[in-house]
Amino acid sequence: NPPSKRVTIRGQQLNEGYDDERHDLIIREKEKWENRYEIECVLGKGSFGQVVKAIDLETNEDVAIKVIKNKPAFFKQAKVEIRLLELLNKKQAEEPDTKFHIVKLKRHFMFRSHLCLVFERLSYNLYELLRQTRFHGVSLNLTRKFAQQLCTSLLQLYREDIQIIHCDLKPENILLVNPKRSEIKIIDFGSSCQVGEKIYSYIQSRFYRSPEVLLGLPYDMKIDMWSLGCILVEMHCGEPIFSGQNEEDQMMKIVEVLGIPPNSMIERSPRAREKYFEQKNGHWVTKRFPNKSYVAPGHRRLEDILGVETGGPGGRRAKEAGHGATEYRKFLDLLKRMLQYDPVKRCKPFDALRSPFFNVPSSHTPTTT
Ligand SMILES: CCC(=O)Nc1cccc(C(=O)c2sc(Nc3ccc(N4CCN(C)CC4)cc3)nc2N)c1
Repeated sequence: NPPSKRVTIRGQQLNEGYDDERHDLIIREKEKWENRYEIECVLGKGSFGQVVKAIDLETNEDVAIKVIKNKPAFFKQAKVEIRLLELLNKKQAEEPDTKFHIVKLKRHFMFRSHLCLVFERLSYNLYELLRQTRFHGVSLNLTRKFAQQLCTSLLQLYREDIQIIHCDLKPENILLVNPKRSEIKIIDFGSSCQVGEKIYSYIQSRFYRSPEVLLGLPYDMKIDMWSLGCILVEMHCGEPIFSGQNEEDQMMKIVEVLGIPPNSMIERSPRAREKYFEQKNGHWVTKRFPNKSYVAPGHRRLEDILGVETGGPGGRRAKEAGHGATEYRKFLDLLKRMLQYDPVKRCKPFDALRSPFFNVPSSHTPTTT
């Protein structure tokens, strides 16, 4: 690195000057790594490190390289991600006709003390797609196509021989394969785990965090189905259905729509009484939150959020083909089964895929955003 790029902390160079003060590798465009990857630019940054755009000169493929921070904790978590992705890629290779809708990890290598994961390069993510709609949401037809692919992906993760919980499903972790098509793939298994080796209780991005995780109760793959329900409402309405500013606000926003959680969940949750609920005349009510105004539990109805009888979200889809009350009622029915408080009652991917929402004769579903 030229002196200008070198970072020294108290006179010490970080990783011989290759790293910046956040333990990220300093990326220099046009550099060639391992005499194989031509680096173009940084596509994104995250807590894990950064993702760079590159070309694999050996195979002439466009790749995205996830460059993990030069820190043990991130290295360790990335090893988990590699193990899970290699399991999924192996199953995909054995079953070419099964749709997994999961990003392909091509290989990994160490470079200047950074673990690097080489992925097939995908296009932009669903949050960026929402931004392109000025957060008005995409059509019900496109939402249906995303829903079907994501339920199919969860079906594979649920399998006895896979049993992976993603733990961080959100629009940013779902990427279009091609900017002009509706095919999507799930990325970022950096927070994932397999059933039985659950080590964290503080998981999932807040807006998509399941009630059982908010309540500190045992969790399983069903937490991804909750996140999927939240994602599908957001893809069609344009904004998150439950946008809590903190965990208490998150729970209260869920209560506005779904009412008070089942007694069995509250009574098994130590966190419930200290953070969210209290007893009043023998039943559970929400704690008072000063200078906060919430509608009464269950009084923010999902049918109104979707605009089932009122022309879709914000009335913006009135009279639009494929957006009648009949289609909306099928969407609403599926969402109500995904957004069940009790994980035991929440629908499984197998059942979700049999929802009437998915059997629309394909000739009637032109895709627009
Ligand atoms: C920007 C967020 C992001 O993509 N994070 C991320 C983190 C770790 C790995 C990956 C990942 O596996 C990717 S990222 C990718 N392609 C990609 C393509 C385009 C973009 N950009 C599109 C233009 N935007 C203004 C910035 C993001 C970002 C990523 N393909 C794969 N396979 C993505």
